[in-house]
Amino acid sequence: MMDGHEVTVVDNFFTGRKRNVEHWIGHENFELINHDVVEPLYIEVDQIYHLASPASPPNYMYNPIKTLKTNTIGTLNMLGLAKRVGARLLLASTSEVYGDPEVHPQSEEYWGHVNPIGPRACYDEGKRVAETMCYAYMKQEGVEVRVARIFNTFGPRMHMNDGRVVSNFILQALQGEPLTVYGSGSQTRAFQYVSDLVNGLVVLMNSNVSSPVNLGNPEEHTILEFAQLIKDLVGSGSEIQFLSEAQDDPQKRKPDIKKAKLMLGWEPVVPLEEGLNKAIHYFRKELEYQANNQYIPKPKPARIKKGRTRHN
Ligand SMILES: O=c1ccn([C@@H]2O[C@H](COP(=O)(O)OP(=O)(O)O[C@H]3OC[C@@H](O)[C@H](O)[C@H]3O)[C@@H](O)[C@H]2O)c(=O)[nH]1
Repeated sequence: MMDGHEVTVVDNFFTGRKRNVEHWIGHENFELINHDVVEPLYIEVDQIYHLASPASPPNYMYNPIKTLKTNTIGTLNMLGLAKRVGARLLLASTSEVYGDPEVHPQSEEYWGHVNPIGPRACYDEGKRVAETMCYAYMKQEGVEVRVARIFNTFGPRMHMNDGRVVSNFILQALQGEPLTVYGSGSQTRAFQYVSDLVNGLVVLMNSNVSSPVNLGNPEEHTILEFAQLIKDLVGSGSEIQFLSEAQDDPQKRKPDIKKAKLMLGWEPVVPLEEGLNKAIHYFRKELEYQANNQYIPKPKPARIKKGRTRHN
């Protein structure tokens, strides 16, 4: 919008919130439509960032059929829109297409190791078929597509109930609650800050790279190291609590970003601790906001009956 583009945001608000974009409402280049991509959409656009789908495991597992519909029917609708208006479509795919990987780090050539009937399948397989649909539309109909395989990402404006590890650990640390580690905590992840991802998406959209590209920060940590790091940054005395392991939880994950560096000139620039400090600041404010907005009925002081109070 600051570059002069007109932006239409389409959201069904299943995991999104109006509050995340309310500062743009009223801007002449901004429009917000309450719509679900599972239904067809008829608008005129040049570029489509197809970001729809819950991304947090508890959210996408909450209603697996809806997650599948969003990633299949929703993707078909967006590709149909792209075809009709001659727009370019960028699909937000995921590192989860690599499943519980047997190759480390994961490069775009790896085909993945996904359980097609496990609890994560609605998302993993949904995104895999969404990629397949993009390339079918490209080959058969000449639609221009871009596919970003997004690795773990965090930052301000995540929902407090998101359920992914970064928001969980920060909120637990801030409130002195135990940090809940699923399994032994020896599984690894690599976390990128949201502004790096957004830059990567825009660069990819405007590039000539139509094959999938990993976007992520390759700095890898175990989940236990990560819990300790967040505790230290918050200055929290919370304990670490070990809970049972999540089914089919990928044991290792780290992006190989050679392709993004070479073909897009992109790499993450926000160091992990700097990004985490920004997220901690945001969640601290969210907790204050929530505390100030709680509706706690205040009982009115009981009136003391002193006979007639009405004065004539
Ligand atoms: O409270 C928690 C939450 C999560 N975890 C663990 O932390 C790791 C990361 O879990 P998250 O839920 O944040 O995210 P995952 O890596 O499992 O999935 C993510 O992958 C990449 C994206 O496509 C998606 O955002 C999401 O599906 C997992 O090993 C998980 O078991 C905890 O130990 N405690």
